[in-house]
Amino acid sequence: MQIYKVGGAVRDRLLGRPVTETDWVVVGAHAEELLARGFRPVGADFPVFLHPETGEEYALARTERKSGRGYGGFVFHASPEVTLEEDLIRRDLTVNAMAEDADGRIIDPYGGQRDLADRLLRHVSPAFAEDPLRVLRVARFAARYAPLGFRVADETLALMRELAASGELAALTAERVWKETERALLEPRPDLFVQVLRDCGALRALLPEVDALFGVPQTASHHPEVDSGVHVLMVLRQCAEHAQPLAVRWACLLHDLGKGLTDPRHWPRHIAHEQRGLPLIEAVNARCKAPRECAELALLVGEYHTHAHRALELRAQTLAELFQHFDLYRRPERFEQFLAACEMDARGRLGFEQRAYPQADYLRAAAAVARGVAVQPLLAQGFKGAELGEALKRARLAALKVFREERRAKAP
Ligand SMILES: Nc1ccn([C@@H]2O[C@H](COP(=O)(O)OP(=O)(O)OP(=O)(O)O)[C@@H](O)[C@H]2O)c(=O)n1
Ligand SMILES: [Mg+2]
Repeated sequence: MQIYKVGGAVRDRLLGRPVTETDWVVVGAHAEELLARGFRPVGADFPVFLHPETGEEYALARTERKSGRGYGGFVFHASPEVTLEEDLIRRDLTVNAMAEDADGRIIDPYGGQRDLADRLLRHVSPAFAEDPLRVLRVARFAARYAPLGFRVADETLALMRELAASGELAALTAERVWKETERALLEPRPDLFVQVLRDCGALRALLPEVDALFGVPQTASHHPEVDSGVHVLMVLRQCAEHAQPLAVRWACLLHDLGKGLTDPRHWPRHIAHEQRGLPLIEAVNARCKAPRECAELALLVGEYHTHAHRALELRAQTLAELFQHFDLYRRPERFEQFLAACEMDARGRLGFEQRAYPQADYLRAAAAVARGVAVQPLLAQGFKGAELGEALKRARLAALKVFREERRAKAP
């Protein structure tokens, strides 16, 4: 049997990027031979094995035919007769369809090195269509490699458009879609993930609520970029610039969904879009099976981002309620993530990227004041149970009133 390094490890080494995981392909072997050498199968009908020591993936060279819709609808044909070239041609992109032998020699039958040099994400063959998840993979690779100058080849985008139009994307499982989305959002250009999906019509199938934001105008004084969809892309870009974690990026992607529901007669204003968006955010969270941390933050940012922007005008009572609603006293880190998302929202506007966001520091200071109210004196006064809770609320409100008066006195 012959064993070759394949896929991302070859691509990233040629690009001079760090290689985090290595995939291997095994040519000229039966499954039994790998099992005899101690390899562990990853699944019953899947010709992929884990190395007994490294745990890396070794796949038998295979051709793949589609038998039905969706994942699990695959039939694999793996046999010792399948050649390396036959295996490589059914892979997604030319830059992913190169192999490297034990001597470091590159086997590149489909022009992967040329496309690396040309900075092109190009499909290898019509077999690309065997797995619709590849539409998301290409968008994710665009989000990752755009800073190196990569773009999606026109003919690949056309094929992606056909796949999206065929309705095949609907058959993808939520888990596979989430995995790609999560990774893509954490790449250096998460905005391009959304942009590429939109360019090929996949955004309408996967996230119609986000797709609906494009073409919806906002007030130019607050949003010089005008278009609500463009604004979301700019906010995602800010998230990457500021190295925000996944939950913040997810919340930013969904924060303005309500704007897609505004009656066009009311454009460019979007009164109460925060509330209108909540059922949509809820629906996207559920459909995508977003993890709880992401789902919760998206709802909070959706409902309260305008509160944050208006922080300096909020009454003490409103601040107290906001903190209560955020469960600030037990979850201070979630409030920090909320502030981060709101700051990205404020900066993700044309020409506002460098603008300060004093609202965040103001709310941080107010939160510190509310959190600083001590329970001890109230206990000493004999408060217990529900009464203690009420007394604590009153004490926090009083402290926030003082904070607010002091800030207003100092304001220019
Ligand atoms: N839907 C898929 C998934 C994977 N592959 C092939 O399997 C390889 C390994 O897959 P994976 O590890 O998922 O992707 P990588 O290209 O290694 O990229 P990453 O850096 O994201 O791991 C890919 O390079 C590609 O050749 C494919 O053709 N189609
Ligand atoms: Mg890989």
